[in-house]
This record gives sequence, C-alpha cells and structure tokens, in this order.
Amino acid sequence: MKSSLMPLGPPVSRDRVITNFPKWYTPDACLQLKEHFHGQVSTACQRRNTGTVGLKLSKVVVVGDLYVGKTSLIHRFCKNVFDRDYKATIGVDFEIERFEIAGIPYSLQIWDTAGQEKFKCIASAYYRGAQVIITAFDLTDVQTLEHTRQWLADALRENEAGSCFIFLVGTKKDLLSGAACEQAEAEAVHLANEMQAEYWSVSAKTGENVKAFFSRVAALAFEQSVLQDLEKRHSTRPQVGDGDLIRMEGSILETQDSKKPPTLSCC
Ligand SMILES: Nc1nc2c(ncn2[C@@H]2O[C@H](COP(=O)(O)OP(=O)(O)OP(=O)(O)O)[C@@H](O)[C@H]2O)c(=O)[nH]1
Ligand SMILES: [Mg+2]
Repeated sequence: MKSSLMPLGPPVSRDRVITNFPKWYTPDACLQLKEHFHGQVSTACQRRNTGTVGLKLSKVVVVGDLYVGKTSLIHRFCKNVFDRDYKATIGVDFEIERFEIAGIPYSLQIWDTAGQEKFKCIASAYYRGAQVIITAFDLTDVQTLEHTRQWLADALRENEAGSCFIFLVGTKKDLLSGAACEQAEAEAVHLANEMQAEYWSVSAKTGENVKAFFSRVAALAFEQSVLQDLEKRHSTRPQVGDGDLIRMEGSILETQDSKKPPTLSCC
C-alpha cells in the first residue's frame, strides 16, 4: 500500500516500514491467517483517517523465566546486538520502537521484565495496560515452557480478559536442530493453542525470525488499534470527556485550539 501523501511523522528506518501484512510463523498456532490488512484499516490508512493511533504508544510486555533470553531478544531487535554474557534484568526496562505501518506512524513500547523471583513484584506492577503479552521460554529447557502458563496468568490478571494479543516465543533456536527442535516446537505449538497464543521460534544470537516476529506483533497491534479507533469514532452517540478530546460522530475536535467551540447536542 503506497501513498503519495506527505509522511505523517519523522521518517523511520527502512526495516521498520511495513507495507504488507507480515505472515505468521506456523499456521498451526497463529492469531490470524489472513495475509492482508482489514479492508476498513486499508481504507482508513489511505485516507489518513486513523485518528489518534499514530500518536499513541502501544504497550508490549515480555515475561518468562530468568535466563530464557527476554533481554537478548529485545536488544537484538531494537539495537541489533547480542551479548553472550548474562546480566539479569533488575525489575523492568523498556525500549520504544517506531514503525511506519501502511503509511501511518506507529510506536511500540516494549517492556522487558525480570524473570528472577525476587524482582517479580516490581515487574508485575508494569503488566497493566498491555496490548500484547509475549511469554518467552528457552527451547532447550522444557521447564521454562511449563512455567509460561503461570507467567501468562500473572500478566492477564492485570489486564482485561480478551483485550491482549498473546504470543508464545521459543528462544535460542540456534542451539537446537533436527528432531530435537521439531519435538520442542510441537510441544510449544500445543501449549500455544491452549493459551490462544501465536507461536514463534527465534534466535537472538543469529537474529533468525526476530525482525519478522516483531513486525507481526506491530502489525496485529496496529490493526487492532485502528479498528478500535474507528469503532469509537463511528459510534452514533456523541461522547464528551474522553481526555482532552471531544468525540462527535466520526470526527475528533481538539478542545484547546479550536477557534470555534463545538456545539454539542444534549443527550
Ligand atoms: N545461544 C543463544 N544464547 C542466548 C540467546 N538468547 C539469549 N542467550 C543467552 O542466554 C543468557 C540469558 O539471556 P538474557 O537475555 O539475559 O535472559 P533474560 O530472560 O533477560 O533473563 P532475566 O533478565 O534474568 O529475566 C545470556 O547469556 C544470553 O547470551 C540465543 O538466541 N541463543
Ligand atoms: Mg533480562
């Protein structure tokens, strides 16, 4: 989807530009099978009618046992580095990654949480408001896969049921091959279906699937944000008092800079 209109925000690097809907890792455990943006989303993007979506940060929370490679995965994607030495995350950390999706600027705020038990209470304070939950485990350590159930339950407790996209990610793919890899993936796919999650295998060391994975996360979150924004704006009843914006049928009027105050009918 290419637009001849002026860009809406500062340019992003070429590998953060998403024009086609990124594909799943395996059709056996994926959140949706379609390969195109939703029709309404494509139209809204072409018309630059995506409301406040380009101004928001969508929250992504990464959880999982200590040492599974959460920080390494995020650093490979955001900084394109890999560190062989282990430095435990203390509490939480985050990175902001800017994309341009179907011509619209879009940002993810990726929260990296500590897997160590002693930091869990600090980290869990940051689970709230997640649009995406990534539960990570080490493909070479089956126990860490079993623990993802509990990590997910903890993260979901702080969020509205059904409001988050869930991903199950097997890390350190470079350490496994052949039948061992197939076996680990089969178990993970089974659990992903139970969790209603999308499954990915990645390697922060080699970078395999890392960019494709985060592009998929960004595209799914973006599409959901645009659809939610359209739905809100097209709701028939005018609503007053959503932050500093007044919403009226299909339009957003900013309260501070409007020359003429909007006329609202009383409900
Ligand atoms: N071979 C290989 N090693 C990896 C990979 N990802 C991470 N590691 C190593 O695994 C160890 C733990 O990685 P971290 O990213 O620090 O793990 P973490 O999940 O953030 O750990 P906590 O912050 O304690 O929760 C480090 O020594 C990494 O170098 C990978 O894809 N392949
Ligand atoms: Mg870490």
